[in-house]
Amino acid sequence: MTEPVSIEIQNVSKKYKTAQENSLTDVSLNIGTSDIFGLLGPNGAGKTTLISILCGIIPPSSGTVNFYYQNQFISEQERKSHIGFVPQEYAFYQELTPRQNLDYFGAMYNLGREELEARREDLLEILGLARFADKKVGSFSGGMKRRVNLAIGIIHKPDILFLDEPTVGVDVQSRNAIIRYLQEINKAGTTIIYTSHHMSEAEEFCKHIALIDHGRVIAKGDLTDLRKTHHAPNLQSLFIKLTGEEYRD
Ligand SMILES: Nc1ncnc2c1ncn2[C@@H]1O[C@H](COP(=O)(O)OP(=O)(O)OP(=O)(O)O)[C@@H](O)[C@H]1O
Repeated sequence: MTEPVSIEIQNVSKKYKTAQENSLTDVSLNIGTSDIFGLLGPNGAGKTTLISILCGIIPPSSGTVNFYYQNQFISEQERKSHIGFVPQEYAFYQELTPRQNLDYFGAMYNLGREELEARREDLLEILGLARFADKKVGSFSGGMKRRVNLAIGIIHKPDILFLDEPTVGVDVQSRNAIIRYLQEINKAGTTIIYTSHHMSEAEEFCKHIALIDHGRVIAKGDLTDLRKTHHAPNLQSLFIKLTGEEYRD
């Protein structure tokens, strides 16, 4: 291996107990340190299943996932402190305020009082939530809720951040704020793995991608190289070329 790898996914397959078929089949990927890696694919392709396995929420049926930090293998028990996860669903308490939510989730990561307060106030400011910090999240717009979801996922400054459609249903302003902030923390070293159905956003944001269809990786690598190889002017065109035009629902 020529470059330090932060996540090594080898021959991962997943069949849910109640399912007839595999949701993932023989997925192998290397995600490098400080990458922004896009897991892209049509509805039901297996993106959330893969992210859930990588975060340790569900086990694979077969195959292995190894994490390395500064070239050192990290055990499954140690992973939790390195990983941040921003799920598709809102993962906060609607009846609490952003401050209360961040205090609650920060405490779960065992952040000390002072560290937590400083981090909480930074995130509220950076993500444009300071003015609403003591209002119940349940009354917020979609964009504000997405930004609260993001703040909770990164309260403990993870080295590796998983985001499952972090900008779904938000306006241009919130989308810009979220993507800009993710780019900043990536520059500072955070490895980012994200899914999205927003092709122009993914094209601007990702360095590498894996295209998943019917649970299998059908293309992976540097986005510019993949476009050249498949004679695709943009990511949307590459996506349609490789996954076809028929509906998936
Ligand atoms: N808990 C579960 N039990 C059984 N089957 C499941 C479960 N979760 C997902 N699946 C199935 O696994 C396949 C992959 O689903 P998954 O949610 O990973 O896809 P996805 O690419 O994230 O889709 P979307 O873009 O719609 O979010 C689908 O066929 C789905 O129906």
